[in-house]
Amino acid sequence: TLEEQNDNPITRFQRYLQINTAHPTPDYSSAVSYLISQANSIGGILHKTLEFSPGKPLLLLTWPGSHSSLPSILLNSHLDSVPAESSKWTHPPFSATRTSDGNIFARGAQDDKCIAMQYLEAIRNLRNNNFVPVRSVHISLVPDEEVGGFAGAAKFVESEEFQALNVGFALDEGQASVGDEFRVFYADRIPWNLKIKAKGQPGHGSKLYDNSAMENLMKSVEVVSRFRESQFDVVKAGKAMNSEVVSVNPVYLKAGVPTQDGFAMNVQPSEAEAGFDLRLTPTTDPEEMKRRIAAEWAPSVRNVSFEIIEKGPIRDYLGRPLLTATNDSNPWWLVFKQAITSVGEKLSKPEILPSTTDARYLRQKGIPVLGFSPMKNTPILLHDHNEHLRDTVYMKGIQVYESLISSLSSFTEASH
Ligand SMILES: CSCC[C@H](NC=O)C(=O)O
Ligand SMILES: [Zn+2]
Ligand SMILES: [Zn+2]
Repeated sequence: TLEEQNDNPITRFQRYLQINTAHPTPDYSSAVSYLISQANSIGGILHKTLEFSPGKPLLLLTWPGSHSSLPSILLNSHLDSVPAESSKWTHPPFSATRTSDGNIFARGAQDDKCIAMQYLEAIRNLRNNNFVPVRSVHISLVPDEEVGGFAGAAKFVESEEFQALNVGFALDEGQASVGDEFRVFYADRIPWNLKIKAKGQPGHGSKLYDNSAMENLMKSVEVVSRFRESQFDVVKAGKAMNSEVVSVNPVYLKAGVPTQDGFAMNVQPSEAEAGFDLRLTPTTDPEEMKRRIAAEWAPSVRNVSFEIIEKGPIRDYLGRPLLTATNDSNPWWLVFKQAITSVGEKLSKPEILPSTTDARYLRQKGIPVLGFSPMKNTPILLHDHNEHLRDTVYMKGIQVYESLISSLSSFTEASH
């Protein structure tokens, strides 16, 4: 029918993708309204909008379970996206164009609007089959993940509303897999912003002398680069995955004495600065890392100083690294795995996520969380130009979540 042509899982996904929630001006209110309308069209879903920071809504959807006193299942997805450089895309990033081969192009197609809509479509299908969950199933749609989650998930996990959910297990986003197996993530790397600032002797651009700010900074950059290479060599030798080493990448350089049309070319400046994106593994000793930075990367004897901005928690409330067990000790892991294999799918070896998600705030509270986005045979395009997802992959993902949501919500062996 005409209605089915205009309103089906793919068009509903496309409509969500067409809402521009990219930074720096994400349209959160349209996204929240749309998701509430979707929840209403499913029926039996409660909704509540929380606002921990003005203009940054967090939508909480609840499918009540028959035994709602049992710990619940939380499905998380962020509302926001990173910016897109329109002119470099083959299809406009908020058009959600579907090509003849079935690829849907949009910022957020993989990261991570797919999972939000797949959660909802899976619940829609389960409800149509008269499935009733034992545990309550909550979906949190959070703002500002892409900028650190400080106005969203970080505040949410500290709230009374969150406490009241009594979450026993959660799913959050993962990454696409280029092969035939799904990937699953049991931890995130830990993001630090590192700024190295050098001071030094200013002087004439023609003069060779020691202890200029630029020389001091460049020595630091060389030391950091050597560390970077040592870590990358381990990866290149096949001894570790990218996410199992410490990464450090320069992201800005700031120096020079400004003039009207650029920089003075014959003045050696007295200050220079470099910024680095540093990612620790979940088990890196942060104190040792700080000692290394102080002693080797930015020693004060060379007139350099440094600043570390730690972006979020490193340990849980008991002081343990933020890891979710993927072995028999975690009954949720066994249920998760079984739900995947029961729909004929395979999982690759659990991994650490190379980047960082809001899952860390949940793990900080001691909640087991797996990062999972059911996209296989799919290029990894998060934050890239021409981000897209194939319609058939998206549809398969709905089926995978039906299996996951029904298994997880009816699992009652765990005492907690
Ligand atoms: C400072 S937390 C930043 C979180 C962000 N998340 C997705 O890309 C990331 O850079 O990994
Ligand atoms: Zn994401
Ligand atoms: Zn992202």
